[in-house]
Amino acid sequence: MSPRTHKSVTVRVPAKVNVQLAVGAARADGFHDLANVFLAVSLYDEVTVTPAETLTVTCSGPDADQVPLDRTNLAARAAEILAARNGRSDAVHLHIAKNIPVAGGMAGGSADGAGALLACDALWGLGTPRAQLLEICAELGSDVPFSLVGGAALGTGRGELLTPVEAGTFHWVFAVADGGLSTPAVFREFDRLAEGRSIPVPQAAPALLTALASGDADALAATLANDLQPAALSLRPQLAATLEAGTSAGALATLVSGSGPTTAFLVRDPESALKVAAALEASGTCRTTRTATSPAPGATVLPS
Ligand SMILES: C[C@](O)(CO)[C@H](O)COP(=O)(O)OP(=O)(O)OC[C@H]1O[C@@H](n2ccc(N)nc2=O)[C@H](O)[C@@H]1O
Ligand SMILES: Nc1ncnc2c1ncn2[C@@H]1O[C@H](COP(=O)(O)OP(=O)(O)OP(=O)(O)O)[C@@H](O)[C@H]1O
Repeated sequence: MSPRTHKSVTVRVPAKVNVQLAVGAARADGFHDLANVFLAVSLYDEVTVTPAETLTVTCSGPDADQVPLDRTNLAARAAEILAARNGRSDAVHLHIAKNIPVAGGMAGGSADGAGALLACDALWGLGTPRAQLLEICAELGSDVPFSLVGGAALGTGRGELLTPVEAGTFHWVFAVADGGLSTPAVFREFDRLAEGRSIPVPQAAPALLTALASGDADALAATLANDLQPAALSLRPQLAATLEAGTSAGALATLVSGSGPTTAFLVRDPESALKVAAALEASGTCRTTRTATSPAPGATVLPS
């Protein structure tokens, strides 16, 4: 065996919460223009790539059985696109250590796509310029560029055009629901609920950006907004009880994370996070909880 077959690269990639998700009218291409204020949180998947005879995907973690292991997996697609762009026929084994809820509105699949891209780039020693990596990310999905960059950013267009924004430290609890929600279905429900109404051009709220930069949790709590929340609640009415349980437990603000069904609870400090998480678990309105802080770094190659 050549030494090359022993080489592997692991990349760690964060989940996201959208502190503002302003959604415009449906575009001709089926997407919606957004003003999407992304915040990376300290919940991570790890993607490990190893040279292999054929492209294979494995996954570990509590929700591993819900993750597709074929070529539709965003990590597999990322590896294939990067190889094709560089005229390479290398195959890899991709292992995903999954900690981000699946189909939960926290960009778990996107994280794995960005992670696999960066890992393959490092494994193959390509040194692909950042702008090209971001272009491939946008081809993989609207959330994937943010998974690569992490931190805090405003996403415009369909969410793929990123401008970094300032963010202080915030503490979060996430309530993981039973089962996922399909992102296209939530956008369709948004369209249905918006029928007959004029939809404003989506814009980032200056007060939210100021609150985010200040690290003032009360100010951020007053400005959190997700236009997809009514659609997610319409498809999954039980989420209202989860949000209510978080409010009763003392969360400063509650919101559906992206397209849901994960719900996000902004809390003052790590102690409140533990208290709110315990109350949510005791309420029986969610499957499990996670605590996290923001902002978190984007996709990062781990030392081997
Ligand atoms: C809800 C969010 O997670 C918020 O960050 C994203 O907007 C969704 O991003 P994503 O999962 O990467 O979505 P994509 O894979 O790009 O698109 C999946 C589907 O979601 C819908 N979609 C997505 C993004 C967008 N700006 N408008 C849309 O209408 C479209 O039906 C699209 O076919
Ligand atoms: N690596 C992956 N991990 C999880 N799901 C994946 C992956 N690759 C493809 N998928 C598919 O994508 C679907 C959405 O899963 P994902 O976890 O990305 O949802 P999400 O967090 O709601 O996404 P987003 O917040 O970006 O809208 C899954 O149901 C699954 O079929």
